[in-house]
Amino acid sequence: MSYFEKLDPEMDEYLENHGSKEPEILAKLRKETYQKILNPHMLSGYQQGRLLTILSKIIAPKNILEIGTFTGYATLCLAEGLAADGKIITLDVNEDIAYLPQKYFEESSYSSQIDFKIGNALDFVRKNKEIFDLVFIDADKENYVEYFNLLKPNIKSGGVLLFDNVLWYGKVLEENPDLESTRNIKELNAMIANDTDFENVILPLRDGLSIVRKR
Ligand SMILES: C[S@@+](CC[C@H](N)C(=O)[O-])C[C@H]1O[C@@H](n2cnc3c(N)ncnc32)[C@H](O)[C@@H]1O
Repeated sequence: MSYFEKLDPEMDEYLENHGSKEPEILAKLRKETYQKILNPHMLSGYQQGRLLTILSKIIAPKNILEIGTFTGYATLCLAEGLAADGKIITLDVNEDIAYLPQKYFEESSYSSQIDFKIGNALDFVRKNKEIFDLVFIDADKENYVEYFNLLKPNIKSGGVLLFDNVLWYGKVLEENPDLESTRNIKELNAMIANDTDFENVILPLRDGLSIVRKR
């Protein structure tokens, strides 16, 4: 859900009408997600999706990693920017809904470039030796710090990490948070801001998107 969708639906509509059109396949996928899947708002949606596409097109990555496929909306947005010989690995632990992204990946023009793996992303990242030029992390918030620490050496210089939900619905302002997820996101945000190997900015888009570039 976009920030303005709740705050000012009219402005939200204006934003959607004055940005590039969402490809038809994504509109279809968004609709089917809202019809059939629990917690459909987890999907990136129009604004964040178009931002992911533009960033991906600027970077023109050869190797993308996405942690948290859900129904594949962001995967297809990121895939739009892939280099001709590029690929995207996308991981999700939930096999019950895997049929849906699978169907849309096959229908898309990126089917041969998408490697959809079912399983725990932490296990994958712990064993991974590949170098990525773009990583989108949008899954278990309790493990964001571990994802960052594990992936740091596997990001190309000039490569970009994107962390979603880094404002955690405002909970990052709590001084002594009860939730482990809040504590982890707060630790991550502080770590990134103080890490001289990276530069970053947090966009207040939806629930906060941290754009983190390796120097
Ligand atoms: C917010 S949704 C992802 C939304 C998607 N990136 C998009 O923009 O449309 C989070 C997903 O992360 C998955 N997930 C949570 N913990 C995970 C883990 N440890 N490994 C892999 N996937 C995980 C959940 O099953 C869920 O589908």
